[in-house]
Amino acid sequence: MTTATGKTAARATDVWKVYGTGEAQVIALHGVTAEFAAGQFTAIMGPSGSGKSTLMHCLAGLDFTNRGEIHVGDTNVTGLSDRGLTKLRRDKVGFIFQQFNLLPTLTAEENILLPLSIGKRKPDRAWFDQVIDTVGLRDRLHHKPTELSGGQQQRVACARALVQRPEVIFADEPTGNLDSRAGSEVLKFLRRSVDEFQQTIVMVTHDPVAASYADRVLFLADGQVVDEMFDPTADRVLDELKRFDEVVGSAKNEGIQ
Ligand SMILES: Nc1ncnc2c1ncn2[C@@H]1O[C@H](COP(=O)(O)OP(=O)(O)OP(=O)(O)O)[C@@H](O)[C@H]1O
Repeated sequence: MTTATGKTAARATDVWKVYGTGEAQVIALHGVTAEFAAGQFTAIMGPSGSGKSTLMHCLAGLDFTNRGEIHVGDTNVTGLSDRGLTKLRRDKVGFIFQQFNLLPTLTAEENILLPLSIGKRKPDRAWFDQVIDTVGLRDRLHHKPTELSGGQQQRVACARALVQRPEVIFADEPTGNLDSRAGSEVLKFLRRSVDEFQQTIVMVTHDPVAASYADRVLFLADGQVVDEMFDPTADRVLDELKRFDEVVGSAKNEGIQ
């Protein structure tokens, strides 16, 4: 995989994930193998129920796999104890969720510094300042989440993820709750953090425009990686998604006949 560093920030090797048993059993991931190069921005796309969130949760150590291996940097996530997983989530990965997930009683600054305080790590003030200026939050640092717009709250969540310099930032529909202007601000910030700070980002999205900010799009269908696209544009991503719909549609029709 081509990157400035040539390193892999995260990888899934033949990962299987099964939910439930018997008739209720769902195979959410069918032997997924995927690499996420360091310093690259990858979008994961695919139809609803194709396993995007499951893959991301397994990669981030938020969910267990049934088979296969996950690595984040040099760490084999699959072999970690609960304590090891907590440490991984605290020290090596950053999260951005659709619902922002900020603590309402804390100010923007306190929210941003929370992962560092939990890990008893001192903030690098110069880096903190750089992150704050990049997301444009300098005059909002002492506001509580309820005093901020959705876009500003999501920028706080982005800064919180970035300030700890994680190996990978996982973003689950980060623009899903934002209007297009606030969404594009967040996406531009994510793009800058890759271009200027060599951050690795893995983002699940349904939105072809959001995916066009990535370097690569990984397409999932029925729990499997079915395609990838480099240097995506929104139009090319949309065409690819339409093609999937046609393939899935005709497969279903054949099943009926
Ligand atoms: N906790 C769970 N228990 C049982 N089944 C689950 C659970 N989580 C996910 N699934 C099932 O696993 C499959 C993959 O779900 P997943 O949420 O990963 O898909 P997705 O591509 O992220 O979907 P969406 O785009 O709708 O968010 C789906 O069939 C889903 O119903």
